[in-house]
Amino acid sequence: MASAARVDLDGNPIKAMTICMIGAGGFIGSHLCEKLMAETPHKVLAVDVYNDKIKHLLEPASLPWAGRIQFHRINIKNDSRLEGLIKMADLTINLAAICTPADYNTRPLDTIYSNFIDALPVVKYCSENNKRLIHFSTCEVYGKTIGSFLPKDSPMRQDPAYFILKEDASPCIFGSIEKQRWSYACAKQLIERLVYAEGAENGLEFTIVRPFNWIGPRMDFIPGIDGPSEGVPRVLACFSNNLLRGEPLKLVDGGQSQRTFVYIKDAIEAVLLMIENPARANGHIFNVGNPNNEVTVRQLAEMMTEVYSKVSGEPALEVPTIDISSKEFYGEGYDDSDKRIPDMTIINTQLGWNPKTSLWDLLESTLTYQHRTYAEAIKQAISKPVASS
Ligand SMILES: NC(=O)c1ccc[n+]([C@@H]2O[C@H](COP(=O)([O-])OP(=O)(O)OC[C@H]3O[C@@H](n4cnc5c(N)ncnc54)[C@H](O)[C@@H]3O)[C@@H](O)[C@H]2O)c1
Ligand SMILES: O=c1ccn([C@@H]2O[C@H](COP(=O)(O)OP(=O)(O)O[C@H]3OC[C@@H](O)[C@H](O)[C@H]3O)[C@@H](O)[C@H]2O)c(=O)[nH]1
Repeated sequence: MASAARVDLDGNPIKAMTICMIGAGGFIGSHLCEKLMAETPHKVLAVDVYNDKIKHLLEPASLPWAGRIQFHRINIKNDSRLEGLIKMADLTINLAAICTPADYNTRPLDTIYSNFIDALPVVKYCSENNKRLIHFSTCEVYGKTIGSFLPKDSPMRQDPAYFILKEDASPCIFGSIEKQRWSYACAKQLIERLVYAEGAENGLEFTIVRPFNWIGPRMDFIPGIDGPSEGVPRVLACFSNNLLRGEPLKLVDGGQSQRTFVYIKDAIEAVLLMIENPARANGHIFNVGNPNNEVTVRQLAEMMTEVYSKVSGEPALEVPTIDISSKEFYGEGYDDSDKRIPDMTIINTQLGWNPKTSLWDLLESTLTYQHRTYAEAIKQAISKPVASS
């Protein structure tokens, strides 16, 4: 519960604030709302087009935080109420975005509009009304590593200087324009540059967050259960869906790409530190990830198979994975980040934050949640007789 004696990293008392959270009904937003309700006295004006993932925080009215969270069903593309909410708040957090890779090359216009054009008024209202902004960008702004352009057998590939991603030093390296996968990264990069320029020229107080594959409960959807049957969510939900249905996990282009995964609950701690320590967070871009949790996608699939078997009590499949080409899985124009290891110096120095949870542990709690939430519904969906034509 909220305690009166909460202090920031410099020992100053933290004043209760009002936060306008755009995209509050999504994966990250739902965890952030939960944390703010359970552990702080802050108020949240939760803006989204959906609220299924935060319903448990909105009802019933007897919840201990009732009155501190208000849901506003608003599409920020076209709703004049947005500026009023930003004006009412001390801080705006913008999470709204199309952020599933399957959309980047197949719906590039929607992706660019969502990540750049729709975010413009948010930046403008914050700047004009002297309101602080925490904007969610992505680790995808780094694109590919410098090392990926070196010959395969070059010893320099082992040198961290060629692959560690550093906020104030690494370049942003994307593929050609036909590789529409980069529509998202490019739109996010441009909105970062705009936010940064508003800070430099007009004094906007901002923080930019670059999440490195945050995963956990409530991420995306399970196709055919709480999302479209043909939909393609991010890898955690794709692999969860395969495991729940007892089918092999699909490895795009052999599953050679590498990722670092961080537990959503660790990452939310970092965001709370940014919210409550403006003097340390303003003007900074922060990588938020777990450099110790690096795996290839193939290793992730193998680990998830093992963990799922443990938490569900079901035997692992004899052939747990199959290879699929990116063209077949995502369509024309897909490309990939080869490797993503965050440099942690800036977040460490400014906020003293470090991730705690190992990949095994975070998969264990997440797959326990997936099994409890979906296994029965999947069983019913599979056993339903197909309608005769
Ligand atoms: N989860 C990650 O690992 C990760 C990694 C990198 C970047 N990010 C960034 O973090 C942010 C949040 O990601 P997430 O994983 O919670 O995604 P999410 O899709 O679960 O959440 C985004 C939310 O924004 C809402 N939204 C989108 N467009 C809107 C609009 N026009 N008006 C109102 N609401 C709208 C959606 O309904 C959704 O609830 C995004 O900006 C994303 O690019 C996330
Ligand atoms: O079923 C699948 C799904 C995905 N994959 C692969 O798994 C890797 C990770 O895929 P994800 O769906 O998590 O997406 P990515 O890590 O590429 O990008 C994500 O990270 C940064 C965020 O901004 C976005 O949420 C998203 O762009 C990719 O190499 C992808 O090709 C599979 O091999 N099989």
